Order: sequence, then C-alpha cells, then structure tokens
Amino acid sequence: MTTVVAQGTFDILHPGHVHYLSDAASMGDRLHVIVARSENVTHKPEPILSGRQRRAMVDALAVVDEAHLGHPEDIFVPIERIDPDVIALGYDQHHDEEGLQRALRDRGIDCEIRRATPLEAAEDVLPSTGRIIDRIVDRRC
Ligand SMILES: Cc1cc2nc3c(=O)[nH]c(=O)nc-3n(C[C@H](O)[C@H](O)[C@H](O)COP(=O)(O)O)c2cc1C
Ligand SMILES: Nc1ncnc2c1ncn2[C@@H]1O[C@H](COP(=O)(O)OP(=O)(O)OP(=O)(O)O)[C@@H](O)[C@H]1O
Repeated sequence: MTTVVAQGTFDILHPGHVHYLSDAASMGDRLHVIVARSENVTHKPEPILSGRQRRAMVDALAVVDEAHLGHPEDIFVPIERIDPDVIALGYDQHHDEEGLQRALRDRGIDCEIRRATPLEAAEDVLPSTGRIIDRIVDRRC
C-alpha cells in the first residue's frame, strides 16, 4: 500500500487543483491531502474560504481518501502521523526539495519527493485561484 501526501491552500477549487490531486493519487494507492492553515498562507493574499471550508471541499473529491487541516506551527506533525511513501509537490510550488528531504530524513521519515505535472489549460478560464478572482473582479465589479 503506497501512501501519497499532497498539500496546498485549495482556496476556491478549480480544474488545476483536480488535476494536481488526480496526478498525486496516481502515484500510489491512498491519497492524503494537507490543507494549509489560513495563518500560514503568507506568500499571497489571505484565502477567501476558511481552513475548515477548504478542507471539506477537498475531502469531497473522489480522488482524495482523507483531507486534513494542517498543523498551525509544525508542518512535520501531520507528515509524521500519516507516514507517507511519497510527497507530491505541485508543479509550481517553491519548496526547497533538498531541504525538505533532509528534514524528513532527520525525523526518520523515509519518503520520496515527486513533482506533479501542470494542467495544460486549453479553455478560457485560467486555472489559478488568483487569476479566477482577478477575472471575477474584472467582469463583475
Ligand atoms: C510536506 C508539507 C507539509 C505541509 N504541512 C502543512 C501543515 O501542516 N500546515 C500548514 O499550514 N501548511 C503546511 N504546508 C504548507 C502549505 O500546504 C503550502 O505549501 C503553502 O501554503 C503553499 O501553498 P500553495 O501551493 O497553495 O501556494 C506543508 C507543506 C509541505 C511541503
Ligand atoms: N493549473 C494547475 N495545474 C496543475 N496544478 C495546479 C494548477 N493550479 C494549481 N495547482 C496545484 O494545486 C496546488 C494548490 O494550489 P493553490 O491552492 O496554490 O492554487 P492556485 O490556483 O495555484 O492559487 P493562487 O493562484 O492563489 O496561487 C498546488 O500544488 C498547485 O501546484
């Protein structure tokens, strides 16, 4: 049984999220998703939906076995509990893969880090929460 972990903000679900989570699910047998706490999303505007709402939306997807609201302080607490075989990073996530691998090893977690692929977007709705919000503001305000 290969356990995979995916993680992210997942504010206002869109096809890019479904693509990432489907890709992550295809890397193993069970997919756990860690949903970032709003207070830890510091590299972009605060999420519109609460952490509980974002977790519930992700948990409702067929490809997801379990969605968890992330730990407020230590990102390795849920990882230690889930004990994954694979961590699937999003195609555009700027995590330091070597640093992450070292930190996992220091904690005795034997886990492979893999990258998911981007969704090839052909339609006119751009699959990014930020771009969707910009378009809503543009068209409706
Ligand atoms: C392995 C891993 C575990 C994470 N666990 C948590 C966590 O427990 N709590 C949390 O608030 N953020 C956690 N994060 C951070 C966020 O999920 C995410 O990386 C960050 O907010 C960037 O999200 P974005 O790709 O949606 O922009 C974790 C990140 C990684 C790489
Ligand atoms: N178009 C896409 N193709 C593949 N993966 C995607 C796509 N959009 C988002 N993801 C992945 O989904 C995960 C969570 O993404 P996130 O919640 O940051 O959404 P986002 O739409 O990229 O948000 P924002 O526009 O606010 O940066 C990340 O790992 C990201 O790589």
